Amino acid sequence: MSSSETTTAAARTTAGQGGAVRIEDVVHRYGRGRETVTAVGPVDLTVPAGEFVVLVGASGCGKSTLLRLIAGFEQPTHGSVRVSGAAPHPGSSAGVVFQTPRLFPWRTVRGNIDLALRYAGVDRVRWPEHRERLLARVGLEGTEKRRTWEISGGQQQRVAIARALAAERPLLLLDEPFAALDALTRERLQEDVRLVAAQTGRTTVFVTHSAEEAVFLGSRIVVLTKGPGTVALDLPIDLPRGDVDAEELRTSREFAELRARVAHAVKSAAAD
Ligand SMILES: Nc1ncnc2c1ncn2[C@@H]1O[C@H](COP(=O)(O)OP(=O)(O)OP(=O)(O)O)[C@@H](O)[C@H]1O
Repeated sequence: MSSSETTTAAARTTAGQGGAVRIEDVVHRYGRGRETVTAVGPVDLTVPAGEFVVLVGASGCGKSTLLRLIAGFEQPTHGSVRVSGAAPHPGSSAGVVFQTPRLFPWRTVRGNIDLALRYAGVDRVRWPEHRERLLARVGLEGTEKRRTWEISGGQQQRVAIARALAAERPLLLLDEPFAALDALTRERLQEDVRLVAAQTGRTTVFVTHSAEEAVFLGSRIVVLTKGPGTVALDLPIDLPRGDVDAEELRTSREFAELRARVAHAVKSAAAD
């Protein structure tokens, strides 16, 4: 079987297990009375299982709020959010990766991954096999015994991604996970996340400011208006997925056209 066939088969298998997101008429407000801030809405958005959606928009337009609603960290003020057909439950409906890795600094790489496996309810005898697979998946072989301060920022973020994958939830949520990294590390991690999502078939929602990152990663891009965020543009991205030559993709004319289109939409949505 070719790698793209394997990818598609894996995608189908996991897609069948759920991870679909349904957001119906959602509005979210913070605070009360005169202090109220309407952060999001109204938003309607359906993300079918296996899709990679990137939410893009200017600072403060409500991207993180929307992600927090999907994760179940916040309850919508109005409307409903469903993950795999049920109300999302914080910590168990999705694997989540934040802008900063949020690792346990006194633990080793191995300790951080093992903790995630324990929370995921994986039988202890199977931890080594799971750990090895996860570390290989994010390119961290051989770092098991290192403390988190002994590895780079990019490697720390890889540990955070491995931890989010450990739970084997069909939904993966990432909130600007590469914003603090240098350009080269960022590109490498984008390539890894793109491949991991394709290979595992996980439904993915990724938040970013960057049109370039959005076009590279997404099978669909949703641009939000300035706050309160509503959907300004919902654009399918038909670039090849799976095991592709990233450099070729990034330098293609199609890629450049899509990046320009998304950048323009983000700018107009922020100005309206
Ligand atoms: N806990 C909170 N309490 C009050 N207001 C909040 C809270 N969290 C976010 N907000 C407000 O809600 C709006 C949307 O914030 P949110 O963080 O979702 O936007 P964002 O698009 O992710 O921004 P950024 O790209 O800068 O991270 C902003 O006006 C923000 O100030």
